[in-house]
Amino acid sequence: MIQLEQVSKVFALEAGPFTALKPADIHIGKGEFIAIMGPSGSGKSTLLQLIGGLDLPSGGTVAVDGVRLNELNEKERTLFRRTKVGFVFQNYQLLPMMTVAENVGLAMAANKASKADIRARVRELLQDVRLEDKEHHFPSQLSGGQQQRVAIARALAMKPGLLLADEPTGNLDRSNGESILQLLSRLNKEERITVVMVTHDPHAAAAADRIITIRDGQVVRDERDGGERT
Ligand SMILES: Nc1ncnc2c1ncn2[C@@H]1O[C@H](COP(=O)(O)OP(=O)(O)OP(=O)(O)O)[C@@H](O)[C@H]1O
Repeated sequence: MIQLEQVSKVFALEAGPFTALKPADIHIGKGEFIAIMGPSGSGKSTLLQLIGGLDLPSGGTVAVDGVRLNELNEKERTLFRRTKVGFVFQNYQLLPMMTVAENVGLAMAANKASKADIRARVRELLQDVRLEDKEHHFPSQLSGGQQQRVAIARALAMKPGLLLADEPTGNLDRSNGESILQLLSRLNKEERITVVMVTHDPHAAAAADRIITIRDGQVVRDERDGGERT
Protein backbone atom coordinates (compact mmCIF):
# COMPACT_ATOMS: atom_id res chain seq x y z
CA MET A 1 0.00 0.00 0.00
CA ILE A 2 2.79 2.44 0.95
CA GLN A 3 6.20 2.14 -0.63
CA LEU A 4 9.11 4.32 0.34
CA GLU A 5 12.10 3.82 -1.91
CA GLN A 6 15.37 5.44 -0.85
CA VAL A 7 13.42 8.24 0.79
CA SER A 8 15.51 10.94 2.44
CA LYS A 9 14.94 14.41 3.86
CA VAL A 10 17.50 17.17 4.07
CA PHE A 11 16.62 20.59 5.49
CA ALA A 12 18.56 23.63 4.32
CA LEU A 13 19.57 25.46 7.48
CA GLU A 14 21.65 28.61 7.78
CA ALA A 15 24.46 26.53 9.23
CA GLY A 16 24.28 24.22 6.20
CA PRO A 17 22.26 21.18 5.11
CA PHE A 18 20.81 19.04 7.91
CA THR A 19 19.87 15.42 7.20
CA ALA A 20 16.70 14.57 9.15
CA LEU A 21 16.16 11.24 7.35
CA LYS A 22 18.81 9.10 5.68
CA PRO A 23 17.77 7.08 2.59
CA ALA A 24 15.28 4.45 3.72
CA ASP A 25 13.25 1.70 2.03
CA ILE A 26 10.05 0.99 3.93
CA HIS A 27 7.08 -1.04 2.69
CA ILE A 28 3.80 -0.90 4.56
CA GLY A 29 1.07 -3.37 3.67
CA LYS A 30 -2.67 -2.71 3.75
CA GLY A 31 -4.13 -3.32 7.20
CA GLU A 32 -0.88 -3.06 9.13
CA PHE A 33 -0.68 -1.28 12.48
CA ILE A 34 2.79 0.22 12.74
CA ALA A 35 4.49 2.17 15.50
CA ILE A 36 7.43 4.41 14.67
CA MET A 37 9.68 4.78 17.70
CA GLY A 38 12.90 6.61 18.46
CA PRO A 39 14.39 9.36 20.59
CA SER A 40 13.37 13.01 20.29
CA GLY A 41 14.66 14.55 17.07
CA SER A 42 15.37 11.18 15.43
CA GLY A 43 13.11 11.90 12.44
CA LYS A 44 9.82 10.18 13.38
CA SER A 45 7.52 13.09 12.54
CA THR A 46 9.49 13.83 9.39
CA LEU A 47 8.88 10.26 8.22
CA LEU A 48 5.16 10.47 9.02
CA GLN A 49 4.81 13.74 7.11
CA LEU A 50 6.48 12.21 4.07
CA ILE A 51 4.14 9.19 4.17
CA GLY A 52 1.11 11.49 4.38
CA GLY A 53 2.19 13.88 1.65
CA LEU A 54 2.43 16.81 4.09
CA ASP A 55 6.00 17.19 2.92
CA LEU A 56 8.01 15.93 -0.06
CA PRO A 57 11.27 13.98 0.20
CA SER A 58 14.60 15.45 -0.85
CA GLY A 59 15.44 12.14 -2.51
CA GLY A 60 13.65 8.90 -3.37
CA THR A 61 9.94 8.30 -3.89
CA VAL A 62 6.86 7.77 -1.74
CA ALA A 63 4.02 5.87 -3.41
CA VAL A 64 0.62 5.29 -1.81
CA ASP A 65 -1.73 2.86 -3.58
CA GLY A 66 0.57 3.05 -6.58
CA VAL A 67 0.40 6.86 -6.76
CA ARG A 68 3.77 8.60 -6.53
CA LEU A 69 3.24 11.63 -4.34
CA ASN A 70 6.08 13.62 -5.90
CA GLU A 71 4.36 13.38 -9.29
CA LEU A 72 1.20 15.09 -8.03
CA ASN A 73 0.79 18.84 -8.26
CA GLU A 74 -0.12 20.90 -5.18
CA LYS A 75 -3.87 20.63 -5.82
CA GLU A 76 -3.75 16.85 -6.38
CA ARG A 77 -1.67 16.40 -3.25
CA THR A 78 -4.21 18.36 -1.19
CA LEU A 79 -7.00 16.15 -2.56
CA PHE A 80 -4.92 13.05 -1.78
CA ARG A 81 -4.45 14.17 1.83
CA ARG A 82 -8.08 15.10 2.25
CA THR A 83 -9.54 11.87 0.90
CA LYS A 84 -6.98 9.08 1.36
CA VAL A 85 -5.31 9.92 4.66
CA GLY A 86 -6.55 10.78 8.13
CA PHE A 87 -4.21 12.75 10.41
CA VAL A 88 -4.26 12.77 14.21
CA PHE A 89 -1.90 14.94 16.27
CA GLN A 90 -0.70 15.05 19.87
CA ASN A 91 -2.49 18.35 20.55
CA TYR A 92 -5.73 17.29 18.76
CA GLN A 93 -5.80 20.42 16.54
CA LEU A 94 -9.55 20.88 16.72
CA LEU A 95 -10.94 24.27 15.72
CA PRO A 96 -11.98 25.94 19.00
CA MET A 97 -14.80 28.08 17.56
CA MET A 98 -16.53 25.10 15.97
CA THR A 99 -18.67 22.48 17.66
CA VAL A 100 -17.70 18.82 17.78
CA ALA A 101 -20.09 18.06 14.90
CA GLU A 102 -18.68 20.92 12.80
CA ASN A 103 -15.11 19.81 13.44
CA VAL A 104 -15.89 16.24 12.43
CA GLY A 105 -17.75 17.33 9.29
CA LEU A 106 -15.06 19.78 8.15
CA ALA A 107 -13.42 17.71 5.40
CA MET A 108 -16.78 16.64 4.00
CA ALA A 109 -17.95 20.26 3.90
CA ALA A 110 -14.70 21.22 2.15
CA ASN A 111 -15.44 18.48 -0.37
CA LYS A 112 -18.92 19.93 -0.91
CA ALA A 113 -20.89 17.01 0.51
CA SER A 114 -24.59 17.70 1.15
CA LYS A 115 -25.72 18.81 4.61
CA ALA A 116 -27.76 15.62 5.04
CA ASP A 117 -24.80 13.40 4.14
CA ILE A 118 -22.55 15.30 6.52
CA ARG A 119 -25.09 15.05 9.35
CA ALA A 120 -25.52 11.30 8.86
CA ARG A 121 -21.80 10.58 8.67
CA VAL A 122 -20.99 12.79 11.66
CA ARG A 123 -23.61 10.98 13.73
CA GLU A 124 -22.20 7.59 12.68
CA LEU A 125 -18.63 8.66 13.52
CA LEU A 126 -19.55 10.13 16.90
CA GLN A 127 -21.32 6.89 17.77
CA ASP A 128 -18.22 5.01 16.72
CA VAL A 129 -16.04 6.98 19.16
CA ARG A 130 -18.80 7.02 21.82
CA LEU A 131 -19.36 10.77 21.85
CA GLU A 132 -22.85 10.97 20.37
CA ASP A 133 -23.99 13.11 23.30
CA LYS A 134 -21.26 15.74 22.71
CA GLU A 135 -22.25 16.79 19.20
CA HIS A 136 -23.03 20.40 20.17
CA HIS A 137 -20.19 20.87 22.63
CA PHE A 138 -17.12 22.96 21.88
CA PRO A 139 -13.65 21.34 22.16
CA SER A 140 -12.85 23.34 25.33
CA GLN A 141 -15.81 21.66 27.03
CA LEU A 142 -14.29 18.18 26.55
CA SER A 143 -11.53 16.26 28.30
CA GLY A 144 -8.26 15.58 26.48
CA GLY A 145 -9.24 11.99 25.79
CA GLN A 146 -12.61 13.09 24.40
CA GLN A 147 -10.95 15.74 22.22
CA GLN A 148 -8.63 13.11 20.80
CA ARG A 149 -11.62 10.88 20.03
CA VAL A 150 -13.22 13.80 18.16
CA ALA A 151 -9.95 14.27 16.27
CA ILE A 152 -9.99 10.58 15.30
CA ALA A 153 -13.63 10.83 14.17
CA ARG A 154 -12.70 13.89 12.10
CA ALA A 155 -9.75 12.03 10.56
CA LEU A 156 -12.07 9.21 9.48
CA ALA A 157 -14.78 11.38 7.90
CA MET A 158 -13.69 10.73 4.32
CA LYS A 159 -13.22 6.99 4.96
CA PRO A 160 -9.46 7.03 4.39
CA GLY A 161 -7.60 3.73 4.14
CA LEU A 162 -4.69 5.17 6.07
CA LEU A 163 -4.58 6.82 9.48
CA LEU A 164 -1.42 8.65 10.54
CA ALA A 165 -1.11 9.53 14.21
CA ASP A 166 1.71 11.62 15.68
CA GLU A 167 2.01 10.90 19.43
CA PRO A 168 -1.78 10.51 19.76
CA THR A 169 -1.50 9.59 23.44
CA GLY A 170 1.29 12.08 24.22
CA ASN A 171 -0.92 14.52 26.14
CA LEU A 172 -3.09 11.91 27.86
CA ASP A 173 -2.92 10.05 31.14
CA ARG A 174 -2.56 6.28 31.09
CA SER A 175 -6.27 5.45 31.13
CA ASN A 176 -7.28 7.96 28.43
CA GLY A 177 -4.24 6.93 26.41
CA GLU A 178 -5.33 3.32 26.73
CA SER A 179 -8.79 4.05 25.36
CA ILE A 180 -7.26 5.85 22.35
CA LEU A 181 -4.98 2.87 21.69
CA GLN A 182 -7.95 0.51 21.92
CA LEU A 183 -9.87 2.68 19.49
CA LEU A 184 -6.97 2.68 17.00
CA SER A 185 -6.63 -1.10 17.35
CA ARG A 186 -10.33 -1.63 16.78
CA LEU A 187 -10.33 0.60 13.67
CA ASN A 188 -7.32 -1.33 12.42
CA LYS A 189 -8.71 -4.82 13.07
CA GLU A 190 -12.41 -4.28 12.34
CA GLU A 191 -12.32 -1.66 9.60
CA ARG A 192 -8.98 -2.70 8.12
CA ILE A 193 -7.63 0.84 8.32
CA THR A 194 -3.85 0.94 8.03
CA VAL A 195 -2.47 2.79 11.06
CA VAL A 196 0.97 4.38 11.35
CA MET A 197 1.57 5.88 14.79
CA VAL A 198 4.59 7.83 16.00
CA THR A 199 5.28 7.34 19.69
CA HIS A 200 8.18 7.36 22.11
CA ASP A 201 6.15 5.33 24.62
CA PRO A 202 6.95 1.58 24.51
CA HIS A 203 3.59 0.84 26.10
CA ALA A 204 1.75 2.62 23.25
CA ALA A 205 3.99 0.95 20.67
CA ALA A 206 3.02 -2.46 22.06
CA ALA A 207 -0.48 -1.90 20.62
CA ALA A 208 1.04 -2.11 17.12
CA ASP A 209 1.89 -5.27 15.18
CA ARG A 210 5.14 -3.88 13.84
CA ILE A 211 7.62 -1.45 15.34
CA ILE A 212 10.03 0.58 13.23
CA THR A 213 12.79 2.25 15.27
CA ILE A 214 14.63 5.32 14.00
CA ARG A 215 17.80 6.78 15.43
CA ASP A 216 19.59 9.83 14.04
CA GLY A 217 17.47 9.75 10.90
CA GLN A 218 18.19 6.10 10.20
CA VAL A 219 15.94 3.05 10.46
CA VAL A 220 17.83 0.84 12.88
CA ARG A 221 15.19 -1.78 13.58
CA ASP A 222 12.03 -3.18 11.99
CA GLU A 223 10.32 -5.73 14.16
CA ARG A 224 7.07 -7.64 13.78
CA ASP A 225 5.45 -9.86 16.42
CA GLY A 226 8.68 -9.98 18.39
CA GLY A 227 10.69 -11.17 15.37
CA GLU A 228 13.13 -8.93 13.57
CA ARG A 229 12.62 -8.10 9.88
CA THR A 230 15.72 -6.11 9.03
N1 LIG B 1 11.13 22.19 8.89
C1 LIG B 1 12.31 21.88 9.44
N2 LIG B 1 13.41 22.62 9.22
C2 LIG B 1 14.60 22.31 9.74
N3 LIG B 1 14.83 21.24 10.52
C3 LIG B 1 13.79 20.44 10.78
C4 LIG B 1 12.47 20.71 10.27
N4 LIG B 1 11.63 19.74 10.69
C5 LIG B 1 12.38 18.92 11.45
N5 LIG B 1 13.67 19.33 11.51
C6 LIG B 1 14.77 18.66 12.23
O1 LIG B 1 14.83 17.30 11.82
C7 LIG B 1 15.09 16.46 12.94
C8 LIG B 1 13.99 15.41 13.05
O2 LIG B 1 12.78 16.07 13.47
P1 LIG B 1 11.45 15.25 13.76
O3 LIG B 1 10.41 16.24 14.15
O4 LIG B 1 11.17 14.37 12.62
O5 LIG B 1 11.89 14.39 15.02
P2 LIG B 1 11.01 13.47 15.97
O6 LIG B 1 11.71 12.17 16.06
O7 LIG B 1 9.59 13.45 15.51
O8 LIG B 1 11.14 14.25 17.34
P3 LIG B 1 10.12 14.43 18.59
O9 LIG B 1 9.95 13.08 19.20
O10 LIG B 1 10.86 15.38 19.50
O11 LIG B 1 8.86 15.01 18.04
C9 LIG B 1 15.21 17.37 14.15
O12 LIG B 1 16.57 17.59 14.43
C10 LIG B 1 14.53 18.65 13.72
O13 LIG B 1 15.10 19.76 14.35
